[in-house]
Parts: sequence; C-alpha cells; structure tokens
Amino acid sequence: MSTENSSQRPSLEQQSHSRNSLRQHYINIRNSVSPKQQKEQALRLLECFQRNVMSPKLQKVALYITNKAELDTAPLISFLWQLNIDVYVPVLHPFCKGHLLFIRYAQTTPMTHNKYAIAEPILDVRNVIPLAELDTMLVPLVCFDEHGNRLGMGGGYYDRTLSAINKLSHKNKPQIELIGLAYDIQKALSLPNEKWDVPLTKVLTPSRLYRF
Ligand SMILES: Nc1nc2c(c(=O)[nH]1)N(C=O)[C@@H](CNc1ccc(C(=O)N[C@@H](CCC(=O)O)C(=O)O)cc1)CN2
Ligand SMILES: Nc1ncnc2c1ncn2[C@@H]1O[C@H](COP(=O)(O)OP(=O)(O)OP(=O)(O)O)[C@@H](O)[C@H]1O
Repeated sequence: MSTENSSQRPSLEQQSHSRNSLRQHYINIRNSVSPKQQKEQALRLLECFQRNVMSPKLQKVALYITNKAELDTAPLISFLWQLNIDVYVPVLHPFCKGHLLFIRYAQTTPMTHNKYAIAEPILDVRNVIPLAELDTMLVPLVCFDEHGNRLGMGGGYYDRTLSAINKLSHKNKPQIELIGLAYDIQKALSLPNEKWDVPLTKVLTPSRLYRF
C-alpha cells in the first residue's frame, strides 16, 4: 500500500474496498476448512499453546467462543478450566454500540446467542472484568500479516474495545498480551492498516507462534 505522494494515495473508499475484498477472500479460505480438519487443527493449536504460550503468569485469559469455521477454541478453554485459569469471553456491549464487554465464562455459565448467532454468556455485571485486569487476550481474526496487522469480521469491535487500553496513561498501561489465533492459511503477505487498528503482539497458529 505504500505510495510516493499523497495524490497517489488510495482514497478511503478504495482502502475500505480492498479491506473488504481481502476480508471476503480470507473468509472463503477459512470456510474451506472441513469439520474434520477444524477438530484436528484445534488440537494442534492446543499443543502449540502448551509449548509456546503457557506460563505461570497466565491467570486471567480472554478468549472467544468459536463461530462457524473459525479455529475452534473449545479444547483450549477446557484445558484452561482444568488448570483453574479464569476464562473470559466477549459479549456485545448493550449500550456502547460497537464495543465488547468481557465476561467470566465457566462450565455452568448461563448462555444466550448474540445477533450474529454466536454463543455468549447472559450479561451479569458481577462477571464483567475491566480490560486492565486481563493478562492475555486471544483474539479471533480473518487474516494477519508478518507485522502483526489484523483484519477481523469488520465490525471494529476489538479495535474499539482495545483502543480504550491505549488511552490510559503510560504509567497505568497494562501489559496485556494480544495474541491472534489463526489457521496457518490465514497469513497474508501484507495487509493495509488504519489508524484505529490495534496491532497484535503475537499470532498463534496450529504450527507455530509468530512474535512481532
Ligand atoms: N467467535 C467470535 N466472536 C466474536 C467475534 C468474532 O470475530 N468471532 N467478533 C469480532 O469482532 C465480535 C462479533 N463480530 C462479528 C461481526 C460480523 C459477523 C458476521 O458478519 N457474520 C456472518 C458470517 C461470517 C462467516 O461466514 O464466517 C453472518 O453472521 O452471516 C460475525 C461476528 C464479537 N464476538
Ligand atoms: N477505535 C475506533 N473508534 C471508532 N471507530 C472504529 C474504531 N476501530 C474501528 N472502528 C470502525 O469500525 C469499522 C470496522 O473496522 P475494521 O475493518 O478494522 O474491523 P475489524 O478489525 O475487521 O473487526 P473486528 O475487530 O470486529 O473483528 C471501521 O470502518 C471503523 O470506522
């Protein structure tokens, strides 16, 4: 996307068009994963997590509940539960449009479905965690590149929610690890980035951990 001068710079409309075509291209790639492969890849992801991410510092982890052909997080969630590590998942914010709340997710949590038909805990304010208290957030994505740029489903939910962290003063800024979870086939050579994009610190795939 780099250009010599502003007259050659793509317009906002062109940029959003290329983001949307890239997004659709990688959603199609993701949808080509069969249910059998999805299961196998989820187990390999768990092994890769155990080798590369697991640490005694991991106490409060945000994850997501898998939608459609996304990399399946269920084995990872069960593993964290076994270790008594607290797991939090996103809920669409009821008042703050485009933002997420992170809610404690346990085996007995009463669940519902959001407008995208994704399972989410029924909102109970006692189970909401302030972002600054999370030590790691595992983030869904449609594609990523080798600089840690991420393209998601296009709602801007994660970027909006995470921008709140960047607004904190440096002193209070939490050292939250932002780790994208993806199949290896979701890696792009280079993605356009926007001022609101919050870069990932790492991406974990079933075969390796990328550090940026
Ligand atoms: N598992 C999961 N939970 C998540 C996200 C996500 O990407 N994955 N989100 C990340 O921000 C938020 C929800 N954002 C979403 C935005 C758009 C669509 C959507 O357009 N879905 C299409 C189907 C897409 C497909 O084929 O995979 C649909 O509902 O028809 C879904 C979720 C919060 N929770
Ligand atoms: N921090 C923010 N403040 C205001 N608007 C934002 C912010 N972040 C993203 N947006 C808006 O959200 C829209 C979608 O953003 P983007 O394409 O980056 O979503 P995404 O990262 O793919 O989606 P998601 O995070 O939900 O997976 C953009 O058009 C942008 O206007």
